[in-house]
Amino acid sequence: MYEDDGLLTLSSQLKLYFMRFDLGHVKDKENSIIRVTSDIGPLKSVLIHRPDEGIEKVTPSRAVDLLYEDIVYLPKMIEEHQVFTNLLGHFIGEKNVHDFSNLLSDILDQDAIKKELVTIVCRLEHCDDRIKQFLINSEPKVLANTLISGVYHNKKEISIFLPLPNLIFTRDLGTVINNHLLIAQASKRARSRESVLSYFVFNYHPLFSALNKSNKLFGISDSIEELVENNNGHLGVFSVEGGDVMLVNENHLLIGISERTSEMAVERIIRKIFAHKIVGEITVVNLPPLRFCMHLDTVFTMSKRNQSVVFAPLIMQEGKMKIQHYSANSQRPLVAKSLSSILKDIYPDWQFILCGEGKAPFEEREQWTDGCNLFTVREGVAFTYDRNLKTNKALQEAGYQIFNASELLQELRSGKICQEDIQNTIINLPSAELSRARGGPHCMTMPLCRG
Ligand SMILES: NC(=[NH2+])NCCC[C@H](N)C(=O)O
Repeated sequence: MYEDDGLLTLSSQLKLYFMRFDLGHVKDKENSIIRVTSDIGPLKSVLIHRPDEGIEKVTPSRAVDLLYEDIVYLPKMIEEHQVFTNLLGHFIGEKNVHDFSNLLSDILDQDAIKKELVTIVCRLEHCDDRIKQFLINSEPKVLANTLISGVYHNKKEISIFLPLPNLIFTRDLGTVINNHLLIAQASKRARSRESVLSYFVFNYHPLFSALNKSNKLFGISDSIEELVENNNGHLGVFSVEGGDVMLVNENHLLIGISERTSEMAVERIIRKIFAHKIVGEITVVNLPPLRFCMHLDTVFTMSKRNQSVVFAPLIMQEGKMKIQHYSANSQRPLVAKSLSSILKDIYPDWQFILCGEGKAPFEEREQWTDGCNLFTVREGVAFTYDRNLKTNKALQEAGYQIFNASELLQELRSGKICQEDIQNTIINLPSAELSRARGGPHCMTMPLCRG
């Protein structure tokens, strides 16, 4: 039924260079297992990004363009994020919590990649040759920091680009769907450079080399040139962000058409997914193109195979959003009344926990501060924000014990609790500053492997 578009192809010249270089200190990461079969399977490795100094460059007048609601107190945000990553380290081992900036600096060790990446970023950001040369001559770590924070540090500090304050939301960079990786393409100018950087990391970092060798990386663009072309002048026409792509189980994918993910992109993605038999069932959810629900994961995430936390006005009510269900072996999509009815078809006992207990004004307030945005480390063990009191109460009523993240960290450190014994638990992260960036625990993580 669908033409085979072929998956993303590498520039053969670069691939050659890549093969010839010694991968040195990152050799151990080569051919790592990248495989995710659902949004709740036991986490084995994850991509995150610690808040960086670029976040301090967000000013009130620029905040909206940079997709922030407010300016943020960075030291506190770093502290909150650190509690999260420390706990992730306890669950899966520190070496399996990968920071994007380290992966970027690893690939910049290769001169050919560095040159190509800087050339493309300079084209995107309209930099002159002098700056381009200056960047090419800088050290990989310094360059990675500049490409992310926008600031070059040596003896003095020079601002070269706008910052990428949303890179902490690594979820949006891509989605591992079974043994394939869908590379995202951001819809907003503030995140375009993120798409270029992550394209390079996924294509050239040894961590992803097994996927690359077996041609299992794909995106809506078939080359970096097309991706840049889409970023320059066609923003949002062809775009997909990872927060809109969610694997319910090995065979069933949810995709949101939203403020960030376009209908044209989704059509292309469905074609590619079915052509390559990545999953057999895809449900497309048409979200209103509004800021409060910019991605599907702002109104729906899973905590167990048959349980989710939802923003009821969109997920539970019939006829609120257009829902189309595609099967690999049928010509036309079926139309469903609601997302909840589709989920009940999978598990009739699907349980919906309501954000803000489904009560005004809390459900609207807590949805805004990512009450629906849980990150599950294994079935029934998930991170939430501490500030969403009513949602936490609803989770408690559903049978969860609630833990304060910093206290749990201490108990794990002292050996009083062993992570393997943690079951049916919600871990409340400190969130005063993190939530101002308008993303929660789900947004701050891109799972690379779930068992
Ligand atoms: N998957 C998500 N919900 N990501 C949240 C991203 C928030 C970020 N400030 C943005 O607007 O892009």
